[in-house]
Amino acid sequence: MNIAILGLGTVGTGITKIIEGANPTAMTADLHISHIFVRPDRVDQGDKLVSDYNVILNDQSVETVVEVLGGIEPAHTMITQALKHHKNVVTANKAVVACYIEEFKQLARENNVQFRFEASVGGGIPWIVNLERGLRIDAVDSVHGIFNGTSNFILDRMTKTGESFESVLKQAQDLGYAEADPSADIDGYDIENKLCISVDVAYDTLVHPGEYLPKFGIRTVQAKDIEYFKQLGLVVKLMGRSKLNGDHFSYVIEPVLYKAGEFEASISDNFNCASFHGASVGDLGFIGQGAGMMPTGQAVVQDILDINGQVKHLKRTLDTKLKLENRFDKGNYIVRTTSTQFDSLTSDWQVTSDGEYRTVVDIDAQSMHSIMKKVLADDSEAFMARVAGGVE
Ligand SMILES: NC(=O)C1=CN([C@@H]2O[C@H](COP(=O)(O)OP(=O)(O)OC[C@H]3O[C@@H](n4cnc5c(N)ncnc54)[C@H](OP(=O)(O)O)[C@@H]3O)[C@@H](O)[C@H]2O)C=CC1
Ligand SMILES: N[C@@H](CC=O)C(=O)O
Repeated sequence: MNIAILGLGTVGTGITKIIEGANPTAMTADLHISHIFVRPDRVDQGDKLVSDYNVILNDQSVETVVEVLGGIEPAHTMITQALKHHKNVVTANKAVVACYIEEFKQLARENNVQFRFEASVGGGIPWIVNLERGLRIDAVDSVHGIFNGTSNFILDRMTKTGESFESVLKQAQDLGYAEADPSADIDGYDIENKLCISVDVAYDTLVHPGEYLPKFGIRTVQAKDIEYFKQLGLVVKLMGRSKLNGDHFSYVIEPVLYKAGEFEASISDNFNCASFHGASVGDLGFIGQGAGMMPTGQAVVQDILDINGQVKHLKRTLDTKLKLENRFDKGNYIVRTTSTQFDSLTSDWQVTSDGEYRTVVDIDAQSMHSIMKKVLADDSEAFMARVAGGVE
């Protein structure tokens, strides 16, 4: 199979290393990278490098286009053009998949080709493929997990070594884990894209990323917070979770505190864990490196091999109408803030204090997130984390 790769950064390089590496398997030996799309100033760095996309589109021998440029444009246009030119598309780009999954799937159907996006959620974890496998038998009514390698790396290092947020973020960037704009990793936007894609597949619906979806990241976490949680025997993780209940679904991205030694608390480095619940399988979870050149490159190549082996995606119509409802998702939240508004904003709930930390008891996620939006306007350093195991 002839393949064109769009983008030769971290993931693009991982894909070429696997396909062109010294140890091909019987299956990867069948794959051939014929073109790599790069910026014009790089074309003279290798004989496969091109900067004119028409060369790829008009080459009938190119069967599959792999998009690993990142971002929305030109990725969106280039993917649609490839599909319209009857080429399969594989992408690791969750930002563009979360926004345009419906259009891409539709174009793939119309042009009798495949659109695959395994690496867009969970990096190296075979998540989409196993979620779809589960869905062959079970209705899935929840998805949750650690869906961002950079934030997990940051929190894990801060917990284990006491290093500063800035120093560990820099390390995550140097290791190729972070997005081009790392605020996507630390503010929850990257998880938002991944949870949207997971929910789309799991509930056969369409949830678009946007400000209406509650997310609270780890931008404001400080070493003293990690230390305080440690004293309580807790470990903080940035989580995404969604639950389906009839025609409603919950959807929340926020830091969550787990007891040290608990499953989620033990997920280290750049690892992710992604889980779903199905009626007959029960809880099923997957762990692996959620970011990085080789794990992610591997997930992309798995998609290419599935196309080459004519393994099809599960059919999804994405047309189930669901309403977002976070009022039933209740728990206790620990908050650090100097906001003078905090007491009045939380007056409807029981609040306990411990030094500079307050715990808001049995509050729903929707109310807590809207309170924190107001608190942040007053105190931009405020941090909150939910204590795992609340009332739902
Ligand atoms: N890194 C990871 O661990 C993971 C990444 N992903 C996703 O994979 C995608 C790629 O990520 P990653 O490889 O890390 O990103 P990089 O920034 O390392 O690589 C992207 C490459 O594409 C090039 N590029 C971007 N826009 C253009 C353009 N218009 N024309 C030509 N070249 C362009 C960039 O060039 P330049 O540097 O000049 O801008 C860069 O070489 C992203 O969508 C990311 O979210 C998914 C899972 C894990
Ligand atoms: N920046 C992302 C890369 C993989 O999706 C992450 O850290 O998880």
